Amino acid sequence: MTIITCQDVALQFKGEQTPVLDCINLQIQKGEFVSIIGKSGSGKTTLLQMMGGLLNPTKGEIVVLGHKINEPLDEITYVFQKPVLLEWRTVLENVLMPIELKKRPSKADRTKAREVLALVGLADHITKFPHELSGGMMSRVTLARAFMTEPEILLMDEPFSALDTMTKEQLQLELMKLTEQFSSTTIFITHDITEAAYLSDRVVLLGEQPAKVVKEFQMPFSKPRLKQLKFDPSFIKSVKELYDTIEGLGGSSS
Ligand SMILES: Nc1ncnc2c1ncn2[C@@H]1O[C@H](COP(=O)(O)OP(=O)(O)OP(=O)(O)O)[C@@H](O)[C@H]1O
Repeated sequence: MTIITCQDVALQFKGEQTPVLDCINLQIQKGEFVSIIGKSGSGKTTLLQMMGGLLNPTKGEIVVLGHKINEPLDEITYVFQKPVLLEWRTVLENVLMPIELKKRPSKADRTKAREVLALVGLADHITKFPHELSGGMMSRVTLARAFMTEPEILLMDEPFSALDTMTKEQLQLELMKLTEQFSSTTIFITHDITEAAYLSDRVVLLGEQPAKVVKEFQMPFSKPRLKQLKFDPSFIKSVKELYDTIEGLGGSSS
């Protein structure tokens, strides 16, 4: 079942001579994990913002869950590069925020928050405040908060780019576990080609400005995926194919 459709989508910012994105056609299926890669400035964030209803296309249309999108929907949750946490609230209270925006959290909501925090390895840290957390722990809180509302669609803009390799690998595993558990459809922006190949069912490559979808790569590895997959020759071959295609465009993805 198609959840997001981009139909001949273009975006030109006011006052600019050329569009950032032009003629983007893309269909995303329910439960799919899709990464978007492309050179810096190719328009990845712009595309994500349009899918989230934060920006309107100047041409074409984006249909999300059967409706032409022109404003944010409750079914969509954003995760940004920088963890945005409220300093005066504990880990548990930060995770309860999306519920509190709608209603007074029930006992069941608190239990669920504890469960989601346990899934990201923070069971012993729920009473800490953000200033008592490492960068990786803050990212874990952000992940837990994103899944509190069991998002139908998760839009993630380079959520792990500031983390060290070990922490990033752990969070990738946790994210895969959470997206499977909650059957979320995920669109993930990254500059890390290996990360894109590892997490995704499909990797979408944007080209030069005005950017189009240059190529789509299916990642034919069964899930759940183990860390060891990254050393598998067939996985390494897929990553190399991605690198070679980006090189062929005349630049790296970052
Ligand atoms: N509000 C805006 N007004 C004018 N131009 C903008 C605006 N926002 C973004 N741009 C331009 O649009 C282009 C695409 O930006 P965008 O942030 O979508 O790229 P990106 O691929 O996500 O980049 P990066 O990988 O560096 O994060 C860039 O050239 C940027 O300067």
